[in-house]
Amino acid sequence: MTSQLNDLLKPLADAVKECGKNAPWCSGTWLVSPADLKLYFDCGTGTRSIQFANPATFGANHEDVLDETYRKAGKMDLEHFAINLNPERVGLALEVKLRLLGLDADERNIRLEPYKLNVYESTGKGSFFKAHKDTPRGEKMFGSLVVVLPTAHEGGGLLLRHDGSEMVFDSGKEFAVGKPPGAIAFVAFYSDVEHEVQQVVSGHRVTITYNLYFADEREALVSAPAALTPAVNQFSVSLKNILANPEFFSKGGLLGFGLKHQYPLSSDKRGNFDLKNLLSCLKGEDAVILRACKEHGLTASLKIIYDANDGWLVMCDRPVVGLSYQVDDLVGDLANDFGGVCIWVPPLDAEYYQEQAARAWRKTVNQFIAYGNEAELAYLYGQVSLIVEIGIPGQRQDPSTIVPFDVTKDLVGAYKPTDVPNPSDLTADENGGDEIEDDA
Ligand SMILES: O=C(O)CCC(=O)C(=O)O
Ligand SMILES: [Fe+2]
Repeated sequence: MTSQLNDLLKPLADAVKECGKNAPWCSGTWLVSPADLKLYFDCGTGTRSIQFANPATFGANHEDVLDETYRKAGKMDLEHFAINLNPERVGLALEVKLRLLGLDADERNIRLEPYKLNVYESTGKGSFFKAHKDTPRGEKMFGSLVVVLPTAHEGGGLLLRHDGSEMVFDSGKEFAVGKPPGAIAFVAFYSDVEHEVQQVVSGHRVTITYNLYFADEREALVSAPAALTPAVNQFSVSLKNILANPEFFSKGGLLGFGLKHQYPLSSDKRGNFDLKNLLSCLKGEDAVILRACKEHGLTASLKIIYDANDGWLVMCDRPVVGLSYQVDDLVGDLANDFGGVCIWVPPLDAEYYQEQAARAWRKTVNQFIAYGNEAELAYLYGQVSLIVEIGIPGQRQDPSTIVPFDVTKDLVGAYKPTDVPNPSDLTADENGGDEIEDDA
């Protein structure tokens, strides 16, 4: 990126960083009625129940019940248990929405689905849950809520990690400080947060996990307006300023923001992926950027940026599937068969490229195909970018004149024409320029 453009983009990049300070998790304790803490569960041929009211008394009264029921299993699926607790009714769902989505909570409705009951005990080696990420059940699932029921325990801290930061929530300590009967502990986090449960060294740790989904208006159970945070405002104002600057993209161009979160993506029956659906599922600062762009009338879409090796970057509208053969010219194939547009040519290669000189890329492209079979859910890693069009929508830029940016590493980059485009390269796209014209 040129330094002048860098200078122009700096406030925007700073504002994005500010938005990113919102943690991808939240935790605390929540007071509910002791009646909410009655748990029913299948046991042999019948159903039994436990009242979780007071952490201190739980172990003594119920150890045997838990032992015989859970010692082997450690977890129970939804069809085998039920609890009176309703996170929506007691306000916990709203709390989680406001604190986790924070930046754009007011625009979102969420839905919770109970998922699993986990029991960790201290006998033997002590139970734990090794580091993992929860498998998203569909594109709308954005996170998990763990409710820790009030039972005395030591150890069993829930360790969370994301993007270099880490935190531990020690529910045992929370209960040890004498919470009133009916206090539960909770932790909620985005699906791309890695988490693990440390070994329980005394007592029992009992949790119920919930899947968190973005919901549309009709299914919404939780919704409330929240004030815009300063970070969100800062980004929107920086964007407005940069757009008002006549030196910025006077001939139009594209801005790219590398996504900060991972998202599950499902394919249709034919194995094709559509990035469009993901736009409504963005989280955290990704969602803030999209929202600000819309506010300022910009067209934004998700593109996937392939590092076609040797530093060539090719931008495609959709993940490329079905390329499992050896190709000679990956950049060419991406451009010709998948509508890819080359957005960065390494300086050493630029000369050849301009002369249309063929360069052989003999690469096995399997490694670029992160996505498998029909209906398979896969995570996208940092390669997907939110691309925002400035100026003429759908305008095809001359790839040899672009200003480079590295969307796979930098959060903000720019794709900028330095010449007046050739009219024959312009695409008439009245729908906001989601398409990028194929190389003819
Ligand atoms: O019990 C917990 O704290 C976490 C459980 C968990 O991570 C899971 O069930 O996937
Ligand atoms: Fe988990």
